[in-house]
Amino acid sequence: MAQKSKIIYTKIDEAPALATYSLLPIIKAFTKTSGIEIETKDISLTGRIIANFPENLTEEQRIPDYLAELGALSLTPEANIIKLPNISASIPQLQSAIAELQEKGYDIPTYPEEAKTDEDKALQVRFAKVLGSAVNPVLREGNSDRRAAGSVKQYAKNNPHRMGKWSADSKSHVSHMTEGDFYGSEKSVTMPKATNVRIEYVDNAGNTTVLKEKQELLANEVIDSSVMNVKALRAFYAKEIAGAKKEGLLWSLHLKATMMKISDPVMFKHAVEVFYEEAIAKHADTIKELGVNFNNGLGDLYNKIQNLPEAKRTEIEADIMEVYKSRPDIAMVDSDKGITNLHVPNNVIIDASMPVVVRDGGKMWNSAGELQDTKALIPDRCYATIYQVCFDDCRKNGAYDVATMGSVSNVGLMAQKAEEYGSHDKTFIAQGDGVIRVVEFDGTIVMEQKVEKGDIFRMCQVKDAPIQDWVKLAVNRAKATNTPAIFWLDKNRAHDAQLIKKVNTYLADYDTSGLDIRILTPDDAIAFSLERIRKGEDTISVTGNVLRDYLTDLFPILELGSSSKMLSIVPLMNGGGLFETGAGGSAPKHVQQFMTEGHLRWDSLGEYLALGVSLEHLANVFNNEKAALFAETLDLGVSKFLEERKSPSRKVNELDNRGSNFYLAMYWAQALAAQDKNAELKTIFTKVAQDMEANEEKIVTELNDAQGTPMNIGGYFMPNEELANKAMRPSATLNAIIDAI
Ligand SMILES: NC(=O)C1=CN([C@@H]2O[C@H](COP(=O)(O)OP(=O)(O)OC[C@H]3O[C@@H](n4cnc5c(N)ncnc54)[C@H](OP(=O)(O)O)[C@@H]3O)[C@@H](O)[C@H]2O)C=CC1
Ligand SMILES: O=C(O)CCC(=O)C(=O)O
Ligand SMILES: [Mg+2]
Repeated sequence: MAQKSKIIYTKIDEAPALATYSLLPIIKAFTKTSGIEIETKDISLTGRIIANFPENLTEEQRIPDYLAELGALSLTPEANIIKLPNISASIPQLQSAIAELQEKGYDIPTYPEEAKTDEDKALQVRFAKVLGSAVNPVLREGNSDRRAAGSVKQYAKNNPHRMGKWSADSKSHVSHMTEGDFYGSEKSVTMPKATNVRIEYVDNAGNTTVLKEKQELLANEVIDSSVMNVKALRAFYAKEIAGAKKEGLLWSLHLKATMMKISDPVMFKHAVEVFYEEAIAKHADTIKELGVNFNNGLGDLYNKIQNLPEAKRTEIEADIMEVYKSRPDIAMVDSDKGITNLHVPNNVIIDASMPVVVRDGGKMWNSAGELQDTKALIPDRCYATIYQVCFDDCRKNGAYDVATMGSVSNVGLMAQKAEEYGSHDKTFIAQGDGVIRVVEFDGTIVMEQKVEKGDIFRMCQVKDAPIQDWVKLAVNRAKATNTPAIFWLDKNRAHDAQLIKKVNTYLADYDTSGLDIRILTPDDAIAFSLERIRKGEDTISVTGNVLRDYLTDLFPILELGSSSKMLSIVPLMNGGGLFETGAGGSAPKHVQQFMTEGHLRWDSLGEYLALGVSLEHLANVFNNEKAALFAETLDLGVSKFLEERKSPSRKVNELDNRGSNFYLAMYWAQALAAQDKNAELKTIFTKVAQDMEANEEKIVTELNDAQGTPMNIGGYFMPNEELANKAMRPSATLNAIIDAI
């Protein structure tokens, strides 16, 4: 029974981890009054690294494999997990985290970039478990329901965030390949019965190498394979570099190297190699000797030349700078520091980067620190074109009006590592020319793809039960909201053609009379949704896993200013609940600001909302009245928080995350004090509310006075608990009230 009133709150990284030091003590203090236990599980990047190397560590240093534990929990009806965003680490981030742990006395081996020995290979396999998006696919044992809560949408309408102007003659556009990409090569089949397959490479002489020995497949599972031809990819990059130069546009590249941890770093590498071709060719021998890996971006070259004799290093640096003269302007991540789009693969991540281009009037930052029209490269055609439709709409009709625009929510096919986001262990770089094929255990060839050396092959899967659950969720959302639900599926794409058949079959199981449910191509679906948005009308997007990710940043960033304010629910297929806090990430820029000037602009609204639905879930599933009361009063607290505009400011010495959390606590306490359903809670929280009200000014002063100076929290990836607690709980007055509950 104890298990049933437990909520797991994940310990993660960067800005949300900092915010947790301030918010979690409040949540724990409030809920403990009703026997709801909040337990923390460390699934941060460092926590996961540590969990994978127990034999190297002392008893005190060890951390259990909480991710595996939570993965198992998510398969049970008792699961109630609040999941904050975590780092999906690129190799440079993994290396930095390891270095920090080593400095702190953790005997974690260094990541072997090149696997020269069997030992290196084994280490790479162990690190692969923490690389890239290693958390989300494990916990997401359900499909995704992301939307803006009514009160949050209304708040955004009443307090519109800044939107850049779109000019009718903006030259910004999206560029994609026209052949040789995943889209063009995709093949897809639905397996009639359970079986298992292997993936093998056959060279032109007929020699076979097994790439993956065994992949179990369930009956009715959809599998597909596709190839990115790297010759065509490089030709595309070269053409678009010339095109951007000619048109005076900022060249930018938008990939998802974090989540798509095998394929996209390779696509990133080719971009770096083509963009900096002359400098790289000139120093090819040195680059080889140093073992530079452009999968990690141009930054890897900068890192590895640090130990060269100064003359050589400056020569290489000068040759890189020389490249810019013949190149178009390149989008910058930090123009002051000279960090470009191509420095590291985890800075520009398509889901969050493209919406910001739309929000900023079709522009990105150039090296002079100014906004400039951009040529946005999204090589593969599967999802690139929707952004072009959006650009065209803005060019024609101007920027969206936050005060009046409708909303696009999402029902996403995500469960059980659906589609591309589960393809990492089935993605391979072709070792030569030939074919890569998927072969059944009895030798039947299921699919075959022609490859050239270096091409990226990938196989994806989506199981039937998640598809059925996804269709059900779409129908339920359409019914609950009486809003059109659009399946974004392209009958000309092999995979989507299989899904369309299934969607039509499963839709027939429901009474959909009176509902507007359609299947449209992604381009038509976005055009339809944007037209409605401009009329203030809402639409449900029902999409696969990648579009789930892209659209749940795109629309919230346009509608609410940030996807962190989304309600992000994962109804787990076995009955539990996974409650994600917003749809955004861990905001590394916020940590930089906190470290330099002691102001944390992270908005914890996503956490408040996730806690609300988590409590509601606890209440509904286990008939827990106190949890229901907490959910109800938290909702009132959040509404007041929004009305009173207590979100964090972006500027130092104004209310930041800590002050916002205080106000949320006060409004929540007031709502608990005002209710009459539970006398005991009324008494407890009347006092809390009174103490907070009486000390409001003092608390806010104590919190704001803590700002304005650099912060030392003893680490980036693994802050020192004591220092971080002190930094995030600087009001002795507030702490005394919370700790006394
Ligand atoms: N669910 C998950 O676990 C996810 C994890 N990630 C991970 O997060 C990291 C960063 O990813 P990135 O693509 O930069 O996206 P982020 O969402 O972290 O950041 C983009 C920008 O969004 C704004 N933002 C995000 N969250 C908040 C918030 N709570 N309050 C206020 N503003 C917010 C910030 O804008 P501004 O700077 O203008 O204030 C921020 O710089 C990566 O390591 C990525 O792998 C990414 C997505 C989801
Ligand atoms: O897991 C990741 O790397 C990112 C996930 C993400 O962006 C999302 O779910 O919106
Ligand atoms: Mg995302």
